[in-house]
Amino acid sequence: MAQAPVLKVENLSTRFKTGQRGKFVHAVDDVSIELRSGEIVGLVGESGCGKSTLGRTIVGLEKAHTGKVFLDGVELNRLNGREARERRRAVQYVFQDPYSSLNDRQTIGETIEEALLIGGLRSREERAAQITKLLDQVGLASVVKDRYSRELSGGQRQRAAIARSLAVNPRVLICDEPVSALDLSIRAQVMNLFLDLRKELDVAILFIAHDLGLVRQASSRVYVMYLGKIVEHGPSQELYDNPSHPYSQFLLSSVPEADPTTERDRELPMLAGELPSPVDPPSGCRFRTRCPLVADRCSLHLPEPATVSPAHSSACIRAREMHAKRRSIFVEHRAA
Ligand SMILES: Nc1ncnc2c1ncn2[C@@H]1O[C@H](COP(=O)(O)OP(=O)(O)OP(=O)(O)O)[C@@H](O)[C@H]1O
Repeated sequence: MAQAPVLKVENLSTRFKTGQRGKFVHAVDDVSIELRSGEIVGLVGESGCGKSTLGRTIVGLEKAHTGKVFLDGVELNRLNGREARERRRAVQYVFQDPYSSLNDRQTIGETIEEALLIGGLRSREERAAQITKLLDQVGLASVVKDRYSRELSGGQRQRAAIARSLAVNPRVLICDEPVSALDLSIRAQVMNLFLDLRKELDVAILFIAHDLGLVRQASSRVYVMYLGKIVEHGPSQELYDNPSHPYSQFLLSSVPEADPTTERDRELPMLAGELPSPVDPPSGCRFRTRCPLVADRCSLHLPEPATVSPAHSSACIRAREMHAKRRSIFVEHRAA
């Protein structure tokens, strides 16, 4: 039997007020995703598509307009007060900029200790031992506990922020571009840390990134987001080898080939135009205003993700038609 998801997000929408009455920024629109223990799942899409808002809504930093978030089958939005705080603590957010989660007036040790106290660890000795263990777990020497975050390198700061998140025994980590601000040489190390943590702690990780390249090696599955919607979802390898949605194809076209001998249509067209406003998103398929395959019916139908192959779904009706012919949709398009 398939493992039950530790985190289940059902038809979640988050919107923000604009200056105009009755107008909203539809940042996340009817999104459903699932994460299982011990898996890293990528969430990719260009800037402004709603990735952070989705992550922030899952942890309760933004209020959902509609939809449900379940942790181990318990609906978080229904809980109040202490129970809600305790449950929500099991879902931790790792920010791109670790300054956001590290208080510069506290040493790293004090910051982690505070989290341990919130988690209910009363004994001072146990807290001290746990701080050393957590620092070790993220690859930091125990002397770091007496340092302030400004005294650490970017990579060390991110490791310290991760140690703080781990202090409350999370079941899920929402990692929002956690390595984007780091030097290239440090990125791989921190990515490896996430891989180790996933295995050691059996934690589920939602890995938010601009591009598919970063999540390629680490994640087992990927969700592709465009203008508030999930447009394609599937196992990483399958999605890389056989992206169905034209937007995923575009994103993939900017990813360097891991294996240069792999054949892929490299002459993909540039993406035309700018990301439309999430205040008045296009009707039907949201990508249609920039899509090289657009047809009249794309403005009429709001495509539901449909199966491309087991566990792989795409919300593009045109790509699905062409996919049936097992040819690259862009090759088809150019030939037309
Ligand atoms: N507090 C807010 N008030 C109004 N609009 C907001 C707010 N937060 C985000 N938005 C808007 O919601 C949309 C989605 O933003 P979000 O930050 O979630 O995108 P993103 O994909 O995470 O982008 P990035 O990769 O640049 O972080 C954007 O149009 C953004 O301007």
